Amino acid sequence: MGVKLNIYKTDTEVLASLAKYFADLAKKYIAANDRFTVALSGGSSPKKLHELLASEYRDTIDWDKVYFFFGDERDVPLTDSQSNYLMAKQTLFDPLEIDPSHVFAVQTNLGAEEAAKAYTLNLINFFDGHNACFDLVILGLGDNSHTASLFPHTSVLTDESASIQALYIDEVKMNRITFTAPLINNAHHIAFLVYGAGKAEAVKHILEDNKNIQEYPAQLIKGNDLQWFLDEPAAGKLEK
Ligand SMILES: O=C(O)[C@H](O)[C@@H](O)[C@H](O)[C@H](O)COP(=O)(O)O
Repeated sequence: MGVKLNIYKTDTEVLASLAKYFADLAKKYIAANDRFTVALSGGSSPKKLHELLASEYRDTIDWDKVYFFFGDERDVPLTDSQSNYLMAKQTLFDPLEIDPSHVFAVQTNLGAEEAAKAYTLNLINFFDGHNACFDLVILGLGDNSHTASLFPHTSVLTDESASIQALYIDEVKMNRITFTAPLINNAHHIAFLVYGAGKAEAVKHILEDNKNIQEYPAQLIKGNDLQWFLDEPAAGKLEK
C-alpha cells in the first residue's frame, strides 16, 4: 500500500478521523491478537488526540489490552514538563486509568545511553526476541521536517538498524532517545498527525520535494500502510 492523505478543513476533523482510525485498528488487533501495540508521538499535537480518545472512546476500546510505547523521548525526568511520557500520562493514561505495566516509558533516570539500551531490551522482551513490529506508530512533524527525534543532519538518519538510539541534538540543545526510521517503518500502520499552517512547508518537503533525507528526515518514513492526517492549512502548499 502507498501513502494515503486524509485532508480535512479543520484540526477538529483531523483529530476525529485519527481517533476513529486508532479505535478501528485497536479493535482489529485486539480481536486478532488480544492486544494492540502503539508507539505514541511527543510534542503538542497529540494532546488533543489523547483527550479525544480518553473521552469519546473511553467505553468503546478495550483499553486493558492496549500497550503504549514512545517513538521518542527527551532526556529529562519523567516528571519534567518537557517529558513526552508526562504529557501522555496527563492526557491519556491517567484519565483512562491505564495499568502502568502496560506503559513502557523511556527510563531517562538511567541517562540517555543506558535508557536507550534498556528500552531496546524492553522491546526484545515484549516482542519475544523478534524485531519489534508495532501495530501503530503515531508521528508528528516538526516545521524543520523532523519526526520523532530524527532531526536534520544527525547521525541517526543513516542508522539502518531497527533500534532505539540516544544522541545529542544541537538544534534543541538536549539529548534525545529515538526510534530509528527502520524501527518505525517495521510497523503495520504509521500515522502522521500534522495540523496548522506552520507545518505546510515541511509537509510539502516530505511529500513532494526531491529526496533529501538530511534536510527532510521525515522522508525516511515508509510503510505498508502510511497515512497522513492533515488539515487544509498544513496541506496548503501541496500541488492541488
Ligand atoms: O518529542 C517530540 O517533540 C516529538 O516526538 C516531535 O517529533 C514532534 O512530533 C514534533 O516536534 C512536532 O511537535 P508539535 O506537535 O509540538 O508541533
